[in-house]
Amino acid sequence: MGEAPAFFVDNLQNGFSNGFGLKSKGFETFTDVGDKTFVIGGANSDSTSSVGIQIYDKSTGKWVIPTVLGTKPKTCKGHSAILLNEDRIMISIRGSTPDDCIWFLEVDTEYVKEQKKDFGTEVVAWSKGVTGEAEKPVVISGPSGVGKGTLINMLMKEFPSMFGFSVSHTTRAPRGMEKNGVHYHFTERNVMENDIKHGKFLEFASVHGNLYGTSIEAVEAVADSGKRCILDIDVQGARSVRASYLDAVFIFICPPSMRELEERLRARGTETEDQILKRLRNAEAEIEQGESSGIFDYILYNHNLEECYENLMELLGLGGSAPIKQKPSSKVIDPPSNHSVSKINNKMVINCETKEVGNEAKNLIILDVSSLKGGAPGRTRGLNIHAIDLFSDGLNGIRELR
Ligand SMILES: Nc1nc2c(ncn2[C@@H]2O[C@H](COP(=O)(O)OP(=O)(O)O)[C@@H](O)[C@H]2O)c(=O)[nH]1
Ligand SMILES: Nc1ncnc2c1ncn2[C@@H]1O[C@H](COP(=O)(O)OP(=O)(O)O)[C@@H](O)[C@H]1O
Repeated sequence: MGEAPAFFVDNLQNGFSNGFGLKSKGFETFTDVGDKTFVIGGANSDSTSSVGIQIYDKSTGKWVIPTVLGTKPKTCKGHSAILLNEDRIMISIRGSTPDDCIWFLEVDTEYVKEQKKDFGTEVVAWSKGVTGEAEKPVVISGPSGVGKGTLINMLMKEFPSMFGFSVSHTTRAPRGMEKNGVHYHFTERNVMENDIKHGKFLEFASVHGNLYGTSIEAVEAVADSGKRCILDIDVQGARSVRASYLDAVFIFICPPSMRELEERLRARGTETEDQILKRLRNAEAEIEQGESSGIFDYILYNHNLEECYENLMELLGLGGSAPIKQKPSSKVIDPPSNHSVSKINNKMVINCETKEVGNEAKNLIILDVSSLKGGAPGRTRGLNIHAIDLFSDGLNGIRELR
């Protein structure tokens, strides 16, 4: 297969074909949105970091380096870019892995507009495109020792293909059996604070003297695996998630009494006396807020564990015979190095040509973007993808990818 051309140019307008003063390292695309030209790739990226972004403001004649938010695609061997709905640029990455090839750079969405106000700079935000939709995440809160972890473990054990746990970050030290990356991402405070500053967290809170937080990536990764995400977070965190973009179900677990709560905490034997007392002091305020704040959709009393678990399953639609969940296909597209993108109404057509001796095949990938959901700071979901194989003798067949 021949070498891909150095870069593709979309919407290139007068005066930009040369003399735009950009030091090129190749692989740039140029996309006009109003008075601005978004230059993606090349000059602003070094070979190890992510794809760079620069903006040329035609009204001032100046270049601007924007604040870039969201999880970015890795450096790639080239990409194609096309403007979508005047507020985001769809990027297809050449020679990428199947689940990593469609990305959106949001340049004027509501989220970006809000962030521009906060940062006082130009802002763009990356969002990875994925097929299918995610089920509503489940937020579980309750005082320390009430049984949240126990209930979540039971659920995950019984329905391993249905639920996935959002692995939080924390600055607290691991307990004996806890594994980094499984129970928590155990993190240094300064690292976590820096990531919070850069918008990587859905929520965070100081709980019992330590910093805890849910990264956007933690929740999205569970949804990507086709599972329903479960978050075990405190009441402050639940309040933040309520106020965020994430549409979730909120459940508060209540102990039968403070005395019983204390007994459970002591019997668990994972905290020092000081830590137990601190948790018990915090528990009173948490229970008060859990019962009255309006954050929670449901309150479950964990008196008898089996009964509480039954009730939890009922709430999650798993009462009686649980539905068999089919894992959605994670198949996405895999455009080859030399592809081009064009737009027809709500459909993006990715044209992938393969030229082999005696066989010239044309493969069109159609991306229906009419039902997109979500977006930065999380994933852009709801991509609908079809592939059409056209051979030299005409239409050969249509493959449904999902
Ligand atoms: N806001 C927030 N709270 C969290 C997060 N992860 C855990 N927590 C809460 O932090 C508190 C302490 O958790 P942990 O140290 O595991 O102790 P435990 O609740 O006694 O098992 C609990 O109320 C958790 O729900 C998070 O990502 N965000
Ligand atoms: N309904 C219950 N009755 C008695 N003990 C319970 C019950 N639910 C949980 N426990 C126990 O209480 C302790 C605290 O539960 P855990 O799940 O660690 O709480 P949390 O995650 O809310 O801090 C554990 O030892 C657990 O086995």
